[in-house]
Amino acid sequence: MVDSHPQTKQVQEIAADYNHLPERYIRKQDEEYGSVNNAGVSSPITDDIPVVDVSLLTSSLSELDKLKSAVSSWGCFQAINHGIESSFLEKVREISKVFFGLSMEEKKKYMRAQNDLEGYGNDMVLSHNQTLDWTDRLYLTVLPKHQQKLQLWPQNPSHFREILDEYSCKIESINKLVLKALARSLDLEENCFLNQYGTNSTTNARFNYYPPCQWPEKVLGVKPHADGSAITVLLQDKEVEGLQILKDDEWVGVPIVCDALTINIGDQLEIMSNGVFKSPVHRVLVNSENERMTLAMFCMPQTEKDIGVVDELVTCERPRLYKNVTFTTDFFFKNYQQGRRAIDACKI
Ligand SMILES: O=C(O)CCC(=O)C(=O)O
Ligand SMILES: [Fe+2]
Repeated sequence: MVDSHPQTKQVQEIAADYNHLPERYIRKQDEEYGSVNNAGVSSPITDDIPVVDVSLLTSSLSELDKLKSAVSSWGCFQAINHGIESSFLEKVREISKVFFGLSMEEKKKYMRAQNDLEGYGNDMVLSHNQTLDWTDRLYLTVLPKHQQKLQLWPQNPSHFREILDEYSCKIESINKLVLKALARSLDLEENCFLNQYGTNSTTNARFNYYPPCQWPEKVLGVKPHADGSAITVLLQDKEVEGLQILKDDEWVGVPIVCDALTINIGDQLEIMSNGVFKSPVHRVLVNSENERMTLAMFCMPQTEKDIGVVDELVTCERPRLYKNVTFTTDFFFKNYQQGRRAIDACKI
């Protein structure tokens, strides 16, 4: 991965002191998806995204069915009763808020290296004409523990590491529970997806910070993309909306559901499920008044080994749609920064 055009300023700095919007952040029409009528700064927030009670997935067939239909049509659902206390979610939001609220000098101690994704910083620049996302991030590998780069983990607030470690364990349990339920929902052996994770599965945390922008219609918090994970567990901002999902060629806003985690399928599970589960294209809008903070946890198989379609899901009516592939972060981001979907490169 080559970051030959590093950005010297963080979006937070640009947002705090600007008279004009730097060209690099202005959206380009050819990078848009969906119908053009719907390309604006807001979209209807839908109540249709299914709300799934995770605590019922082992006992209720109708809840399991709801999960299956949610991820087969929307590629996402709002998970409630997931086992993480509301007070703990609050602590997770708090460490993010404190970190992004630190002085720039303090935050830059955790700056990512020019050619590395991990650490604090803004969009990785891979080409001259790449449109930049209106967001600063703190991106950290949280699992497996021996791959943590602790020098990039903030020491302020002092309990940042402890909270993030605890949150990662809880997310890991939700990941296992959901992947088992998804397998059962297709009448498959419950470990068939998890087995592909291998012994060294990875979870990455991405703290997203979207400063307000005076020209919200001209920029995107995150360009349209699908995630490279197996599943992504998103802790949304408590008050500020912005996430949209592309459904039937229209952008629809994802609502904030109190204490829910928004879970979406990523490309790797779309591949493993032979396209039965959908990895949805999504994007983030920003607004002129409020900052927005979210935390995405990307749960995925180890990257040293191929993943592929579960054999039982290949039938005469549904031939194998994807090649086996080693889905590395490099592979994913190269496609992303060129406005392409990584999964398209995996199609047979
Ligand atoms: O901040 C959000 O609402 C979504 C972020 C996202 O899609 C991502 O980090 O991949
Ligand atoms: Fe995403």
